[in-house]
Amino acid sequence: QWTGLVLLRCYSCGGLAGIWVLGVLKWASLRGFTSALTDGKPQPVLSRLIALLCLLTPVLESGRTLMARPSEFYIGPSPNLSMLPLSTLSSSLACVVWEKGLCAEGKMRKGPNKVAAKPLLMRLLRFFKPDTLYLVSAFSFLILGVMCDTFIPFYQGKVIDMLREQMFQSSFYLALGQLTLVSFGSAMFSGLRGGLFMCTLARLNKRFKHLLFYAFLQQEVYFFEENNPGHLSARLHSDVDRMGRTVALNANVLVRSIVKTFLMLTVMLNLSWELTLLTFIEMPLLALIQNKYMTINTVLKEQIQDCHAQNKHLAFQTISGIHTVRSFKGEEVEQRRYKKALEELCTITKRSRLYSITYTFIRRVVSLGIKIFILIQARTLIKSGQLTIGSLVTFLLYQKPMSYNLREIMYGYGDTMSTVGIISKVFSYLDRIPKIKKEGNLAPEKLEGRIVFQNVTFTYPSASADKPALKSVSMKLQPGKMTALVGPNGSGKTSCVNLLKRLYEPQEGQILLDGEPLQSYKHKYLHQKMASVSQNPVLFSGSLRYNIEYGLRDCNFEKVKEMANNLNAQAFISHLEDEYDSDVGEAGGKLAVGLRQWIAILRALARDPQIIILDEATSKLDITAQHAVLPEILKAGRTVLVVAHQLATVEQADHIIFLEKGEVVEEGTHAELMAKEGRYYRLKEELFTT
Ligand SMILES: Nc1ncnc2c1ncn2[C@@H]1O[C@H](COP(=O)(O)OP(=O)(O)OP(=O)(O)O)[C@@H](O)[C@H]1O
Repeated sequence: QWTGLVLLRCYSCGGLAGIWVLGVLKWASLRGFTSALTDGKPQPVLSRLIALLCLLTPVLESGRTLMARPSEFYIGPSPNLSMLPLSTLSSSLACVVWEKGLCAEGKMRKGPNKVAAKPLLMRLLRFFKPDTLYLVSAFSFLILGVMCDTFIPFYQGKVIDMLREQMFQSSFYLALGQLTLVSFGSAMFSGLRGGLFMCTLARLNKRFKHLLFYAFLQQEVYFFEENNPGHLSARLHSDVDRMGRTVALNANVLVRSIVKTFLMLTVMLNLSWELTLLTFIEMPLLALIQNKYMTINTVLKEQIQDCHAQNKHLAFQTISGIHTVRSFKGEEVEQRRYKKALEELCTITKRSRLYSITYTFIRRVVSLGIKIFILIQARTLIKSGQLTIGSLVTFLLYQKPMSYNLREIMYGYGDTMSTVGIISKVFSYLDRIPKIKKEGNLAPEKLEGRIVFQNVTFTYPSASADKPALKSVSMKLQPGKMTALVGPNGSGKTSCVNLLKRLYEPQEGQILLDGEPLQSYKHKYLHQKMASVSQNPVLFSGSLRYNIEYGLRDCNFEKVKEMANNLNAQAFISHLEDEYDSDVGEAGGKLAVGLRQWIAILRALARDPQIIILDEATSKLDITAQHAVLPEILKAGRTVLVVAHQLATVEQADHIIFLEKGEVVEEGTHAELMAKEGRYYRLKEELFTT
């Protein structure tokens, strides 16, 4: 209607007010019409389109009236035929961009991810609290830097105009001085801002990694069986780094870009509102493309991250097990496996790059198209004297960073959203409550070491419920006595030890220590009073001394040396170049397996425990050494539990418990069991290596 009236040159239509009245009337009639057609329930998308179609023109004309310079005389809406298709086209385009691109994406992402994003990000921001001072300073420098940045093109344009207009020298030098000052300010404040942000980030990463590492260490053993070490290590390092970097840098970029956009917009609108409007056409188009790209990129990024973690795990597994790999000639298989994993990573990375190239290409074409429109429009404005060449140069100097700013804002938002998955994963580890009963408060000064298993039934968390490792096991371990657990492979010996060490919890029954349930004792106390040595003890790289003293605050090393003498280990240790200060190598690799067992036994005895668990701990020692070890261990009325595979060890035990398929089948001394001629007697040849 409006276009019709204007085209008919009907100036008496009421000017701006008339256009608004016509717009509203048109909107009301179309609304009524669509309502009638859809039984009073028009689709929201239709309502939005009608509003846009009818009200775009009045809004545009109001904007033009407001933006008109006081010097210009606004003659009201100018009759222009191109307005008719242009108005319909731009309304429809805006509607499509909004409904199909931005809004649709929003709806799509309004799943659990989007709903959870805000509280997650807020929680992460709260972790920055100790760095408030750093952040306030960084953001202050950021705003100062941005202000200086914004005025650089303005003064550049001013200087260019003065070059042409042969102005007074003093004004020229003043403008030049101002340009130097803002350039200097921009460089200085940007440097300070960057440095402070990096400092804050490093501090946050340190705190976060420490917390996450602590959370990992609190988890029960099953957690580490469920999550492979490569993944956990990747979460601890790359994910925490990425999380902090994304949020901190994007917050920095977002604030910088928003402040800059606001300041630039003011200057640009002042220079030419027509050209500014053209610049803004670029934004929804770029937002649409960017949104599509970010959705695809988020998925690909996650896949790449997982592939990296898997490759790391594969390489680590092969390198750390190189002895096995070499002895089974597994190099080729491992190489093939690693190559396959690398190829998978390469394929995903290639796909990601392809999307990136396409996205960059489309983005550049759109930007170029808009630039051409700007130049065409600028030519008309310069011809009509509404714009100077200096102003055009200034505008163009602003236009590029302006598009860049808008892109940065959208990218920062998208990138932060794509990290939400990682943030939630890291927080889920931090919040995970270990599935192990809470420790108790008991820490009696004197512990006898009486252990009773009462109808203990236990199934490993990863095993199915109908395959228990222990079925109603009841047994007693006495202080001052050595009890040996004997049985075929998979009969449940190690499972008994694992429960005693509280690595797992039984589902039924309980384990009593001096009449009290095991979980009522303090965790630290329990592991001071109970030491275990396994067949292949894990040593940490460092010296012998470091390994023996591991976890002890006040270790009497003279006593350790005396024990080493009693155990006949001193002779072995004296052979080493630096004796107790010799390096044991990665995982004790520089030591013979027998010597590793010596060190592990010394490490256990240095704690002066009341209960000792030996899981074939002396298997690599010679017979004389084995005979020296057991009396030393049994000293001070200790309770000793041995998982035995050697006849020599079993013969020294005071009591033997024979397990089969998770059940106690027979018990007694070696002589008693032999005399009984039961399962133990019949399986003796298979059970023991002599
Ligand atoms: N981490 C685990 N997850 C699931 N099942 C397990 C796990 N460890 C052991 N099992 C199962 O529990 C049962 C008992 O195993 P356990 O290691 O206690 O036997 P064992 O008598 O010590 O055997 P071996 O003499 O070979 O060391 C077996 O069936 C075994 O497969």
